[in-house]
Amino acid sequence: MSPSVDTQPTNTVIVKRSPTAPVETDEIERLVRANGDSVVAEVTQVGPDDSGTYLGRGKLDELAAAVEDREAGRVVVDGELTPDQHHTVERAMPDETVVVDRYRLVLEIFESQAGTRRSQLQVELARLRYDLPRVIAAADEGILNQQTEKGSRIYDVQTRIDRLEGKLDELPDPADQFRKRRREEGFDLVTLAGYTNAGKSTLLHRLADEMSLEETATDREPGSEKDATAAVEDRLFETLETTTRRATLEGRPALVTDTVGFVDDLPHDLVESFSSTLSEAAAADVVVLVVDASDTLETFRERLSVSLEVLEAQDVDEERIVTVLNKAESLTDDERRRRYSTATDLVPEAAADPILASLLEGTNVDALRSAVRERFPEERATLRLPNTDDAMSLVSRAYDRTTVESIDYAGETVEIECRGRPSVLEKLRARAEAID
Ligand SMILES: Nc1nc2c(ncn2[C@@H]2O[C@H](COP(=O)(O)OP(=O)(O)OP(=O)(O)O)[C@@H](O)[C@H]2O)c(=O)[nH]1
Ligand SMILES: [Mg+2]
Repeated sequence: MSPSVDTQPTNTVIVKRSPTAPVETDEIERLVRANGDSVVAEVTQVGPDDSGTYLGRGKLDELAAAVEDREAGRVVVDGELTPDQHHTVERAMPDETVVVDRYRLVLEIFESQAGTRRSQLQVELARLRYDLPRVIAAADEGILNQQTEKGSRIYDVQTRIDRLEGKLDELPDPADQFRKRRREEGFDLVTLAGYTNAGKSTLLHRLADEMSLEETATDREPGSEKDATAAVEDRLFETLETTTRRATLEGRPALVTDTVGFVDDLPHDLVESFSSTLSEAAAADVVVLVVDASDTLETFRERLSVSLEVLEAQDVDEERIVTVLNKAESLTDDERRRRYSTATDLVPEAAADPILASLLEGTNVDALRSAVRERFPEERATLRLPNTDDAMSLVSRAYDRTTVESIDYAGETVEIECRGRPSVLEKLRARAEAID
């Protein structure tokens, strides 16, 4: 499972069919590049399905000619091919041409970027689950019964799936332990969610405290070649493992977790396999949903709705959602107004008002910080302590973990008014009582 950075990019021809014009190929191109390959030609088609050959005979010939002409090794179809269609398209291409569909491509990207044992097992599991129905569909019906017996391909795949599920159950989820510990220490947890390329990692860098890089056990090794290229290129899935950084939001110590981006038509099993990234959202105090506002209005609307549905499916409370409409600097005033009103219609009433921002330029990041900060669970407390050296460590703890509104040294006692996480205040109160 070595990353594709070691190998030469493969010349790839993109195929896309769409019922209506125009046929958009930007995203599939980015996916191909994210997989380390280069796009040398595009073959597009506007029109209804041709179920047998996917593209229709004439178009298949055109595709074969493009592959030949550009010396391409791969064909990537932006859609899902049935096993039969896959076979037909591949047979129509020059020898040795590999044909993959969108699902398979996404699986490959995940596979090449999975950095930890856990995520490697997760991707392998997703791939086997994806392959199993195809192996079954491709098997001759007459021998299907035998195929499910020991020693057959179907039996092997199924056995491997069972074994991987068992292994994954046994592996502890490092993110789980991390969360639990941080909560106990009094941090507010923020999760960044949204489509890939929306700007989540850019936001993470904006919010993170400098010099306080706290990373989860699942972080990618720093300084790897992948890291270097990811920084300069407009790549998808730059973030495959979740990454957590410390941030201070108007005085509150928080941990911000970046997550794997959503992609349209992600194989369902893959989403499930990576549900740890979504469960980050469910466990967070606030979820910041980052949406690329520079997409066409239609794509923007569609992606915002899908994202909100995903969060809802994860039982994220509406009040905990803050939506950022990113890349606003690249829009005209009119386009901005439209994105904003579309978003206002879509986001739940209880959620924060959408925030137009440019995370790249840093515009409106303060408004975003406030919106997040407002949603942290909070109570007020008054702590009274004896004015002794012993009590001073508690005072500094209050400064660390809460927003201190006032502190009054009145002779024998110190009185602190503060706001903070209910659990933090509870602990401080208990300690204050213990000093008395
Ligand atoms: N024009 C513009 N580009 C931006 C802005 N914010 C981020 N970008 C660019 O959008 C691209 C994707 O940003 P990332 O922060 O890597 O996106 P992501 O959501 O983390 O993507 P994945 O990790 O792939 O899920 C990068 O090229 C950023 O420089 C912005 O405000 N304006
Ligand atoms: Mg990212």
